[in-house]
Amino acid sequence: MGKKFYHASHFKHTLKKRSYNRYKRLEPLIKDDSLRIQSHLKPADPTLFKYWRFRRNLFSKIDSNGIYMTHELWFSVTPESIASFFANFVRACIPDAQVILDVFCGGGGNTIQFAKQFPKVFGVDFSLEHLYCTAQNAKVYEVDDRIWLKYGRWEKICAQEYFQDINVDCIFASPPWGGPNYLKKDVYDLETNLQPMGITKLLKSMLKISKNIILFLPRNSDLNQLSSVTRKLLGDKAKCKVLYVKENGHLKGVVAIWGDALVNYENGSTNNTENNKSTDDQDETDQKDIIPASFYDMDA
Ligand SMILES: C[S@@+](CC[C@H](N)C(=O)[O-])C[C@H]1O[C@@H](n2cnc3c(N)ncnc32)[C@H](O)[C@@H]1O
Repeated sequence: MGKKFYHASHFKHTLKKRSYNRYKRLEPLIKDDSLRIQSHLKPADPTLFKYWRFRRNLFSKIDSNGIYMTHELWFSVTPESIASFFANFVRACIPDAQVILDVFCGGGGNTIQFAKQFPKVFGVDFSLEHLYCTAQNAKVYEVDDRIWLKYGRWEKICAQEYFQDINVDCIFASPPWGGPNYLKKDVYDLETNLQPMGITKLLKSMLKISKNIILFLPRNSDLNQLSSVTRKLLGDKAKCKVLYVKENGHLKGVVAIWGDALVNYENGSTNNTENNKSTDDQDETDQKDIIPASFYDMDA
C-alpha cells in the first residue's frame, strides 16, 4: 500500500516513523494508555453511563480490557450486532468481494466486522485518536492484519483521488449525523444536516470509487431526498433501497443502499446467528437481533 496508508498492525510504529509530528500529538495518550477501557469501571463523565451500561453491545470483547474508546466513540460506534449484520449483508450480496472501504471508520465498529468477512478493509477518519482506537480494537478481534488506515478529511482524500487506483468492491459509511439534535425534527434534511457534506456531494464523491454504496443514516431521513439524489446522479432507472435497522426492537437508523449487487438481494439471505448469542447482563443486552423491518424500493 506504499506510503499512502497505515497498516493497523503497525499503526504506532509507522506513524512514528513517517509522521513524527502526528505521533507526538498522540504520544501522551499512548504513554498513559488513557483510551483503554477497563470494562468494569464507569467512564468519568456521568453523561456516558447510559452508553457504558450497554458497552457489550458496542464491542462484545470489551471485557478483554483491550478495547480503546474516546469520549465521542461511546455514542458513535456502530453496535457490534448491527455492524456484523452489514458485513454479512455485503458478503451475501457480493460473495467474491475483496476490498471494502469504511469512510468515517471511528473506533472500528464496522471496519472490524468487515475485516472478519473480507481480505482487505480500508478505514478513513480525520481523528488520529479514532484511527488509533480502530488499530487497537482490531488487534483484540485478530483482524488487524487485514486493515489499512488513512488519516485525513474525506473531502480532501476524495479530491486527491487516493482510492482511484484501488478496486473497491463496496463503500460503507456511517457519517456524523450532527449530534443528538437529529431527532428534534420530524424529517432529517440530508442535504443540510449530514456532515461533513450533504447527501448529494457525499454520494457523488463515493460513486467515483465504487458503484456499491451503503450509508448508515438517521431513522427520520428524508426519503424523498434519497429518491431525488438517486435520480440526479444515477439516472431515471436507478434504484436506492432503504432498509430499516433495529436492535432489540429499537429502530436505530436506516441504511440507504446503491448498486445492483446490493439492491437486488434476496430477503433473508443474511444471517446474524453468531451475534444473536446473548452475553451476560441479560437485562441490559437482552437478545441482539437485527430485523430488516421494511424495505422501500425508491423508484427514482
Ligand atoms: C459516526 S462516527 C463513525 C463510527 C464508526 N462507524 C464506528 O463504528 O466506530 C463518525 C466518524 O467520522 C469521523 N469524521 C467526521 N468528519 C470527518 C471528515 N470530514 N473526514 C473524515 N472523518 C470524519 C469522526 O472522527 C468519527 O470518528
